[in-house]
Amino acid sequence: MALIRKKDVTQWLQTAWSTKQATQPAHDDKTGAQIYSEPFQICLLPELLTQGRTQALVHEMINKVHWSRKQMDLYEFYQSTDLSNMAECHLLTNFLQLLRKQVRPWLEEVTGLKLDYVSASCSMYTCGDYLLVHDDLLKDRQIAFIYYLSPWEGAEEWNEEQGGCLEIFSSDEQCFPQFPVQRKIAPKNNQFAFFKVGARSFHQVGEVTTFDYPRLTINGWFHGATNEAFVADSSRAFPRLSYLQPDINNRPKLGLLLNDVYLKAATCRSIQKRIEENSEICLYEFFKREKFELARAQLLNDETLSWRRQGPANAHNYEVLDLSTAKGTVEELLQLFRSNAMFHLLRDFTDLDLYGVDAITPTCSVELQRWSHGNYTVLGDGLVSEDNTLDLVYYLNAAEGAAVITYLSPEVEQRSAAVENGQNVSGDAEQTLDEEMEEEEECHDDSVLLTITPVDNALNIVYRCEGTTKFTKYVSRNTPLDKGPVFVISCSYKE
Ligand SMILES: O=C(O)CCC(=O)C(=O)O
Ligand SMILES: [Fe+2]
Repeated sequence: MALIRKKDVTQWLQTAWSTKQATQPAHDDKTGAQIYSEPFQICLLPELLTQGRTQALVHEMINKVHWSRKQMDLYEFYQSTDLSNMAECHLLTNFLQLLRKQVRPWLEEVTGLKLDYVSASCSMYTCGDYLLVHDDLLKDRQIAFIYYLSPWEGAEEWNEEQGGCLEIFSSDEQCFPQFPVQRKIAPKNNQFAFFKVGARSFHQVGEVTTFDYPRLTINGWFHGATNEAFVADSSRAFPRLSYLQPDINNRPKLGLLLNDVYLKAATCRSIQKRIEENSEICLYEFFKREKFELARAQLLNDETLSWRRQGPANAHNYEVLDLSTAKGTVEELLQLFRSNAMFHLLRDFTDLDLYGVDAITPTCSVELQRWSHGNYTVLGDGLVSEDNTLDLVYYLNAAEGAAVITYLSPEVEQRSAAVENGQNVSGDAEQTLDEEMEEEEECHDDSVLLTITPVDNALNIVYRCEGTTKFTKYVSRNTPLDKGPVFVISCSYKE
């Protein structure tokens, strides 16, 4: 606590915080305190507690804190309850008192903001864990803070190979975060970081890539008046897919591309029945094997194909093919998905008005995606279907656990509902659940409608109702991609 008690440091920070300098960080030589001003203001204070106190705190975190696994589109890590709810953890309770009694008034002085109360919890990220791009904007959050704990010898400050940096994004005119990451702040023992929450405070926790240590923090927010940016934020929307009419000029011969079995009338009837009952089906070996192999080889080897990263960073991170550079078998397959023949076939598979006299304005969107480590999509308006849609998902060079798609039902508050996803698979844990937890489990089971497992040359067909949402899970570095990236042809059709 020595640092924030020093009057001259406080004054220096106050001045540095209120004067927005150019890109150079302001740095106090005596204390090592720093303020970055770009892309948004962040302050780093080294040595918050007196030497040697962090070990005991970490000991308490590891031995006494009850951790729950948080797992959703946006994150995967362990979190504790709020520090105000930890009577048995004396050091953490003391830490909360320090935040309330000393840090809060001090931050008011430094930032000039009125801060009423603090909420804080402990977080633990183990190898493969992450927290994707977000802005922290919620109601009355004014200042976000993170206190880093890493008291292990030789690991007091993490290096690039260990991952787990706090990564900072800049944003465009419409306040959408942009790739690439602008600044990385590595975990450093006993360092306290804070920033003002606003419409541009985009940040993430990069995937932890070391098995040696967990990334431990005490983090949370100082709350005050309702954040003005939060009010404005509600009108901000994600970009949406663009839909096109079927391409009538292009007449692919289905018989040359598709596995013959899918063209038989009897097969079409069973597919239709199955989709009617289950809203989904997976058609294995959809294209002729040689077509699939040709397309896969081309996707892996053809350097004239042009890929671009699809942002904004708070919505998705994967590459899409510039369709104008497609040729050969890849082009053939892509053209097929937009062709009248495909609309016709899908009508036969589903009985939807995608073809024929009752089809007034059938449309589709087609995208060829390339998935590698670190790629993801998150839930958001852009992925909520406004109308009923028929989705097709076709994998090439599939790998277990990469580009897995989850569909969620519309009714429940999505993020909190599926937070416990994947929890309590072991029977032991199940038995110790209290009733309240069981209710949460049920809620989660209800909200996950379907998970698509990647299989080579399989065409997944999903009929989704209005309001249904989906995301493609973050591909962690623990997912083996020895055979190269995974390719996904993702299409949506509307009547
Ligand atoms: O741990 C960090 O560095 C940031 C955590 C964070 O952004 C959050 O919990 O909202
Ligand atoms: Fe955050």
